[in-house]
Amino acid sequence: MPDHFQVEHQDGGCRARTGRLTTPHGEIQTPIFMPVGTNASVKAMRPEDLTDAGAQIILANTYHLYLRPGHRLVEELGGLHRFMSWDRPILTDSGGFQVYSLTELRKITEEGVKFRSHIDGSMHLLTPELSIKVQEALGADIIMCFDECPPADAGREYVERSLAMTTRWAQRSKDAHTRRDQLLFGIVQGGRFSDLRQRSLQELQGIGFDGYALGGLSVGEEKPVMHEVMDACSDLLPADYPRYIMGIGTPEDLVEAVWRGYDMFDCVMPTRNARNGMLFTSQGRVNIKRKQYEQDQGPLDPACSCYVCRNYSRAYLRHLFRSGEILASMLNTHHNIAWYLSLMGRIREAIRQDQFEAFRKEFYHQQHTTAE
Ligand SMILES: Nc1nc2c(CCNCC3CCCC3)c3[nH]c(NCCc4ccccc4)nc3cc2c(=O)[nH]1
Repeated sequence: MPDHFQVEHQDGGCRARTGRLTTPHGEIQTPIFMPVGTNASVKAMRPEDLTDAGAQIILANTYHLYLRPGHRLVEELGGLHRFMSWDRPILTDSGGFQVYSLTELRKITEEGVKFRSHIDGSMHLLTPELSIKVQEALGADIIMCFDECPPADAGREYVERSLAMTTRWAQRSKDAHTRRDQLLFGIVQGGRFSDLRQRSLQELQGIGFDGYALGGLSVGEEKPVMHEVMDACSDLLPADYPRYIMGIGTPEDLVEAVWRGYDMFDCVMPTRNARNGMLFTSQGRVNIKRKQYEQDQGPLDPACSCYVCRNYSRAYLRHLFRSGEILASMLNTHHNIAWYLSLMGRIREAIRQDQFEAFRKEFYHQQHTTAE
């Protein structure tokens, strides 16, 4: 059992479990959802709103912060926690995925990824060594290996070659990691091929990491494919280490992943959807711009105890959104994050009561019998 992670309770009826992850900036209760703060900010939320909404850890991004304002500047100013006045844990992604998804001009070589900045067009080379150096300069509590996420439709041949390079990059990431107080997680690749996933996992365990993430998912593959990969890896991932699935997901995805034994999740969905007026509630999704809410004096979600549901009507939230008020993004984001985090709290409680199987059935039913 590693000293930074303890499984606290294993649900008696399924693979779901609760755990405690210890980092330099504090402890994290798992399963946990991690709000995404790409440019050192969870868009439209202040740190005190985040803690008020129950956030234990947030994500930031190597790619964005390396390009702007630069990791050396953040380091000189005291690191990311001081820079953004967030004193709880931070996890940084290694940047490879963002280069792939954000830049047109990019070239992947053994050395690393050459790309043109989406900000000012300058050329850069991101390598495993530089990625680790940036994450160490930012001072994150959990950092990620530099990996390659193959396209969802990549053939077996490509995925096999890509996975071998991701393993070599993982070794280089670990060799470049000097700050032992930070936790370093490996990222399992291998596409939709269970045997390649197993190979990736075995190779990463041979190198040895503080936690293991599933990469290469939620990139457009069919749901059954995603679930199949989750199932295949769930039995192979070391049970006493944290398991993180990157980019997951919808509330249903979270419940399904917890049921399969995963612990940590991140997704831009609650924050991005909020800014588009798509709000999550106990009765399913509410598209707040719809006319049907024009005179609705009720709270967004009667079952939610967040600041927004205690103080505002759906009619008001609809008005703010249609008027393009900045407050619309603030209130919608606050609710979606609070709702996601309260869902994770209810999940942890159900696991502790050995009731997660029942919770999963009831949750699916509630989300899909909306009177919408
Ligand atoms: N290193 C790495 N990162 C991945 C990520 C980024 C995770 N969020 C990082 C945060 C750090 C800050 C920015 C993000 C992924 N995100 C997704 N899907 C998101 C899908 C999605 C996109 C938009 C809306 C909803 C879902 N798949 C991912 C796969 C990988 C991967 O293999 N390797």
